Amino acid sequence: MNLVASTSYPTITSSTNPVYCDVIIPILLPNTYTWEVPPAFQAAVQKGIRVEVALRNKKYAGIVKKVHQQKPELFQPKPILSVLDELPVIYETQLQFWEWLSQYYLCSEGEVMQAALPAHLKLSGESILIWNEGFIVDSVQLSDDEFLLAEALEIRKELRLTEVQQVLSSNHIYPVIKKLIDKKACFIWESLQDKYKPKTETFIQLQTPYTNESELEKLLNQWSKAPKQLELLLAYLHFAKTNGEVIQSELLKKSGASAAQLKALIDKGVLVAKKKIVNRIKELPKNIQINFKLSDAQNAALHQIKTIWQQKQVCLLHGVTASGKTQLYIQLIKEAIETGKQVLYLLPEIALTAQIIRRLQDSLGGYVAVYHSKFNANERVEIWNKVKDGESAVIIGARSSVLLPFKNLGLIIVDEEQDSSFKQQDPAPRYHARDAAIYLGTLTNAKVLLGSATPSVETYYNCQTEKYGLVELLQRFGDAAMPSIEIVDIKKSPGKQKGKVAISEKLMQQLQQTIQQKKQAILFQNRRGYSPYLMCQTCGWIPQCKHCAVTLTYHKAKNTLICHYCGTYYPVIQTCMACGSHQFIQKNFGTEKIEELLIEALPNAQIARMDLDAVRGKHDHDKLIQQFEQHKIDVLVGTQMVVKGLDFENVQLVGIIDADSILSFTDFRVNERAFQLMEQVSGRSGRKDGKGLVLIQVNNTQHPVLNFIKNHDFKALYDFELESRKIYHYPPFSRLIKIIFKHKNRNIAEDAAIKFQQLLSAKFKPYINGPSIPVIERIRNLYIWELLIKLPKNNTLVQQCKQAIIINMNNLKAQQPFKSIQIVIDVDPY
Ligand SMILES: Nc1ncnc2c1ncn2[C@@H]1O[C@H](COP(=O)(O)OP(=O)(O)OP(=O)(O)O)[C@@H](O)[C@H]1O
Ligand SMILES: [Zn+2]
Repeated sequence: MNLVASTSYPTITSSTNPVYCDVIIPILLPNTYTWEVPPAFQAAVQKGIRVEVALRNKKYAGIVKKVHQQKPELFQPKPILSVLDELPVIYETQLQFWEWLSQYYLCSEGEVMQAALPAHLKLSGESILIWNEGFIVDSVQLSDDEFLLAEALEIRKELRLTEVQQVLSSNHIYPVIKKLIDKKACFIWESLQDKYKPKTETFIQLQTPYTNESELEKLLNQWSKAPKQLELLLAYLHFAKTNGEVIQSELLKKSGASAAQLKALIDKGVLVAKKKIVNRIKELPKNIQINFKLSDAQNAALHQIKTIWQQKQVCLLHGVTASGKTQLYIQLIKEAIETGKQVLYLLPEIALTAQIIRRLQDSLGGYVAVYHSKFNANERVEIWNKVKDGESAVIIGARSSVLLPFKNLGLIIVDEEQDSSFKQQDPAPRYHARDAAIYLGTLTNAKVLLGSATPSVETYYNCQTEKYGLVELLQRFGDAAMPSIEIVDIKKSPGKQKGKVAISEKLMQQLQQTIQQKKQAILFQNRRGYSPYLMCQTCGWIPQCKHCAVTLTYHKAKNTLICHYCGTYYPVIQTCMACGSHQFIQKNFGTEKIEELLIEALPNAQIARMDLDAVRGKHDHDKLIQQFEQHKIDVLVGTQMVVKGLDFENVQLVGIIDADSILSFTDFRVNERAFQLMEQVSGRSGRKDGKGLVLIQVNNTQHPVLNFIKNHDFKALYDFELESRKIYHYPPFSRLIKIIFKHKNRNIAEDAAIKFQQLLSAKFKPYINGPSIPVIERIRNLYIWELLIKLPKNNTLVQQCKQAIIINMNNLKAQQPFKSIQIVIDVDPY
């Protein structure tokens, strides 16, 4: 959408000292652009505030990166159109951090800004304004323009920016919009999934004279009749003290009082009911209450970590599963809060469950706030502001919370540091949150603690080379033993079943026994759906996605074939496209099939499934975990989701259904990943009593990784891996940059890759691998070709190569027929 340039802005006088500013706008631009600051705005413009600028007839709210007096040589800068903020929305540190991210990961600062800023701070032509249903027009002072817009929004509920222009009969709309957002009259809605539905709840509060303690005391002392009402009032007071806020429905439920009794108290003017927009996360009182004592081993580890931090900025806590790492984090967080510092606690998205949040809140109460991608725009901007003001002391969050504007960061914890979900895949910035966090630590002088039961090879190597400190907790808490691991050879299953069973006899026996003993089990299978593919019985033809080079997965509940890459649904195929036969067999098994088998085989047990299909809703995942915690489920079947950091004390048995599929990825990290995954799932068993059993079903029983898992021997895995990484020049011995070329036309994608390789070869020939076709050669109708660059760890060389990549990318894209090619640069691909 274009916003036509207007003439109503301050005109530039030929002042003797023209002032310019470099502004980051949320789009891909090779550089930051420069605008002129008209004299009228010169006093207001400073680093970190937003200004309205126009570029190629589109308007943006951009962030001022630098104010200076150097006139650009090559063009006449345009004036900025308006100033949106009085105070910066980000700190200098964030500007430095964004610059680093863009330089390291080869993307624009605009792309970093796009990822970092909540929608509300990112006005652009595409934004849509949404009316806040909870807003009462008379409750705040509005200027004429603000009132006009508020009124239009109240009637129409949402307006595009062009419509806002019409309403205000002006092009100069950003400042008005900004004011209305600040006053919470409306929200910005950016993407469809994000549609903001404010949730309201009725809260009970004390009515005015009684908010004063002595008045309240008087009231209580003089209370004579209506004992039930007094009871309710006391219940209210108790809640208010422990919970901070009191929701009407919860008060009635917990106190057992009736609505009539509550109404009587309201009518008497003692209490008052108020409808308010609520956040998903409850506000708890800011109390620290540690009701556990660290063990000697934990205390020793704590002491070592602090000693290391005197010398080094980063420390790895390598603690086996259930060694009590979380408890140690809590202690460190508490100490950081007490010195007035902020803490960032990074977790992989799927580990970020109500369970871990509750564990932290139990000890740290209202100091803990949560931030992740499932939050709507409004929640995000609220947290953004609280972090910026230093009001939120502890942020638990997934990857993107590393981009929050911390005011006073003192400690960063990266739990499950090995997890691949810390790496952003698409879109840019393709950053690794752990590595970015470490850089943020240097910028802010915050200490960094990486935690894992199965550290990544790179991190452990950094410990071995003494770049990071290392602290180990190699015993489980309370001396619980590590689970015992048994390999079940699927080849030895009887008769026809040979090599193909989903659940071996041995696993079934153990399941029955576990249930008899009133214990729980987790079965892990890393494929969802019913059967990973259908195959023609006559000729072996397998149905494939029309847009991607992958086989389709059969989902029985939906009776469809689904492409797990692009999400396209297909009707179940009845006739083989190759030979016309009507006989199909189901090959292999997904979580859905295993669930079905279990329901059949264990009719008296409660079976549940946890995978992407089963937990679509915002709270489904948490609900399942809670039900499992409360032992309403005996056997939980799931994908990766059941793996991460969950703490269930009653789980005795873990079954890994198909280890071959985990061991056979084509990726240089396959062994490392397989070890991490299996060790992590295994770690869910026997956490309390140490009587856990893990059964690993596998064909390839001789795979070396199985031995490491059997002995829980991380170091052996590490040595084994390091050896082969060295031979094949993989990290930690090299730095990888992957360049991906995508095009509708296979030949153009290929030619682009070849051409790029030639361009780069002038200086970097020995380091270039490819061009090659990835395992999945087509996704969403785009053919893919790749180059992999393996650079020695030499900073100058890496810098030069990065520069060459950018220059050649721009060159290539300027040539026919490569104008429409998509080039993705992935630094440190995962
Ligand atoms: N000092 C302590 N006092 C009481 N309970 C503890 C203590 N330390 C740990 N625990 C308990 O031991 C169990 C395992 O601890 P925790 O979940 O912190 O392990 P972890 O190292 O984070 O495990 P994982 O890597 O598998 O996630 C938890 O139930 C925890 O409450
Ligand atoms: Zn597809």
